[in-house]
Amino acid sequence: MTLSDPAERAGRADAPPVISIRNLTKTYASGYQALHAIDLDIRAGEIFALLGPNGAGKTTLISIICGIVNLSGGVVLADGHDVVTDYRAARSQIGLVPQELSTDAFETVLATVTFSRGLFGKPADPVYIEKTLRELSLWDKRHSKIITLSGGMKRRVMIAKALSHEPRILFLDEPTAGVDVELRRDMWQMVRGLRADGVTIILTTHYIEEAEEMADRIGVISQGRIILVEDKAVLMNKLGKSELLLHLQQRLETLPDSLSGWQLALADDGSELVYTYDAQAESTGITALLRQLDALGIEVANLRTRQSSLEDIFVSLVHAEP
Ligand SMILES: Nc1ncnc2c1ncn2[C@@H]1O[C@H](COP(=O)(O)OP(=O)(O)OP(=O)(O)O)[C@@H](O)[C@H]1O
Repeated sequence: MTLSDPAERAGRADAPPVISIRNLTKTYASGYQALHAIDLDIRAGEIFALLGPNGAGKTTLISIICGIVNLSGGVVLADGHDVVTDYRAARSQIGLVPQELSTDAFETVLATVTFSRGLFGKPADPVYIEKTLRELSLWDKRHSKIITLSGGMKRRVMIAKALSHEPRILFLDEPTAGVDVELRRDMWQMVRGLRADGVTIILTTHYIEEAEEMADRIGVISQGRIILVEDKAVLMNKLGKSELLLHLQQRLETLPDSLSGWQLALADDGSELVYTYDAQAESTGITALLRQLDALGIEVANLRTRQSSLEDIFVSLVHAEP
């Protein structure tokens, strides 16, 4: 593989954007402005997680890119095609797995997925459809009517439909809402497999764990504005705090004044000292702190460290919004 190979560059900063959004605004007929001047590039081959509280504008944004909702201002290109003026070409590159399961309950799995492909004007390709159904563990169910499938299987059918026309970009709107842990893990596995095939994946999720597990990059949307876009690893390094939790032999009523220079807080009714430090720093100060506590006669029964999760980071970001 050479460096100029698109697969090699997949998801990297120098990969060309597969979706490019400039100054996008949306005001609904009600007068409500759901999106404010959104600028966002999605890189080819990445898994991008869009996080945001209820009503932040995630579905509106996805629906505009997929051509389901009209934009009010700005430009959106999907694989270089303008989603308004070149709708068909743009849409042919996009697969959408919506939040709601909507499909013909009395059709068979195979017929539904084959029909979906036809809707995009693509010639029949039974080999591709079989491969897709096999990858989604649906091949054995291909002759089953959708109504007879479990919720998890129905969700897989929605994904197979979205992939039926071989899109380069797949949107998953809350892909694992309401599914059990096992299926969630299966779906994560499957999404990773799709990325390995070169599909760019954009998912919205309420499960921070899902973004933490899956995403290459994370975008946070709040009140119709993108407030942050960052590589997941960078985000967790930059904003993630490390804490040292010191369980004390004896409760402390208050912190001694001589400790005021440390980032310390008392917790658990005074029986725990929490020291927040920068894990990236050359010196965390832990040794010096322990020495000082010892000198003050404050005995530590045991200690453990804790790394703040993406969830902590997300909550603090969204709460910091006016
Ligand atoms: N057709 C509509 N007319 C008027 N307002 C709308 C319409 N659709 C959505 N909105 C409003 O736009 C805002 C963004 O909604 P959207 O569904 O995009 O949010 P979301 O981030 O996807 O939320 P959730 O996580 O709950 O799905 C909300 O305040 C919503 O009430």
